[in-house]
Amino acid sequence: MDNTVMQSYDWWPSPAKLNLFLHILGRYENGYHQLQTLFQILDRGDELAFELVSSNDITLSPSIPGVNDEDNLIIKAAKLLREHCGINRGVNIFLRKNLPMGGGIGGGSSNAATVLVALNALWNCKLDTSELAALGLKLGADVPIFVEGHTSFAGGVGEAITATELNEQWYLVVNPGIHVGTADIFRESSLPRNTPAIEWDNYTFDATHNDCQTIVCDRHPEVALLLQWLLQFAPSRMTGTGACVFAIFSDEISARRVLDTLPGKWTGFVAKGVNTSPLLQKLKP
Ligand SMILES: C[C@@](CO)(OP(=O)(O)O)[C@H](O)COP(=O)(O)OP(=O)(O)OC[C@H]1O[C@@H](n2ccc(N)nc2=O)[C@H](O)[C@@H]1O
Ligand SMILES: Nc1ncnc2c1ncn2[C@@H]1O[C@H](COP(=O)(O)OP(=O)(O)O)[C@@H](O)[C@H]1O
Repeated sequence: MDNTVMQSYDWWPSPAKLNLFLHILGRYENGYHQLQTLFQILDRGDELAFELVSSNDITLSPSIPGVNDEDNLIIKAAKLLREHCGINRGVNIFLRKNLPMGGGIGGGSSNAATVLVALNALWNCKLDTSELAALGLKLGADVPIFVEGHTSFAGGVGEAITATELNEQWYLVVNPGIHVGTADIFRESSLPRNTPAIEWDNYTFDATHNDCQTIVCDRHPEVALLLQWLLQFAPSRMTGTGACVFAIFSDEISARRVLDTLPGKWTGFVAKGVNTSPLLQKLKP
């Protein structure tokens, strides 16, 4: 794709998230896990653009290497919305993929949410946020939070959302270069599944943890090394089911200073934690 053509598109943000903590309370009969987590939305992410076409085709360019288009959450979300709303049109979708995949920062889920929110507007579907979130849940447990677009506590499988306001903090997010499959971690028999429920009002970072972290560190010593390295500088924790690890700073300069000394084998980025998603900001007139 010609760069000048790409630049002329109206790009929609698809932000990343962090799980500031992740507690596993139990397991439902369908095998899904009952969670408590705090989704922190970040100001950094992927971007998507949409070109409406009169044919019925839904295309994505560029495709994501290693992900078949029919399995791509972007295409799946567009098809789901089109079917749900009885739309007889197609769309060419363009992607700027900036986020590492399978790192626990929600890139795929966020992409799906951005497609639902953007095409709801562009196809004039007129679904409200809760209808869109319910559609999103069919694509993944993390999609509703990105549709709702607020930093939130979540219970259930991740869909029972309570928006919250956190103090603005800066995060250094580091990718150890390892892909951790969410389903693989949840299949582990030694995964702790009995953390007691907490009241959202009682949340502090220090009093919480990530129940997946020990297993991922045991399986992937590189994640343990990364965590140990970051802990020299700031409170740090793995996000989601891994493998990215984040460190928390009160200001951007301190976060960037540590990023500058990051060993070359790892890649990272600095992002601001935001209470309202950049996707929601775009929808505002
Ligand atoms: C646990 C989290 C925390 O953010 O992990 P990350 O994927 O971000 O690392 C997410 O909620 C994941 O959400 P998402 O990645 O959308 O998961 P899904 O596609 O719905 O599920 C992938 C697989 O994970 C397992 N799964 C997922 C969510 C959940 N509450 N219990 C589960 O047991 C199921 O085996 C499911 O087949
Ligand atoms: N648009 C997409 N972006 C990223 N991953 C996708 C997408 N569509 C499908 N996937 C699949 O979902 C998996 C998890 O991706 P991602 O959402 O980035 O990670 P996580 O759930 O760990 O935060 C990927 O490894 C990939 O196989």
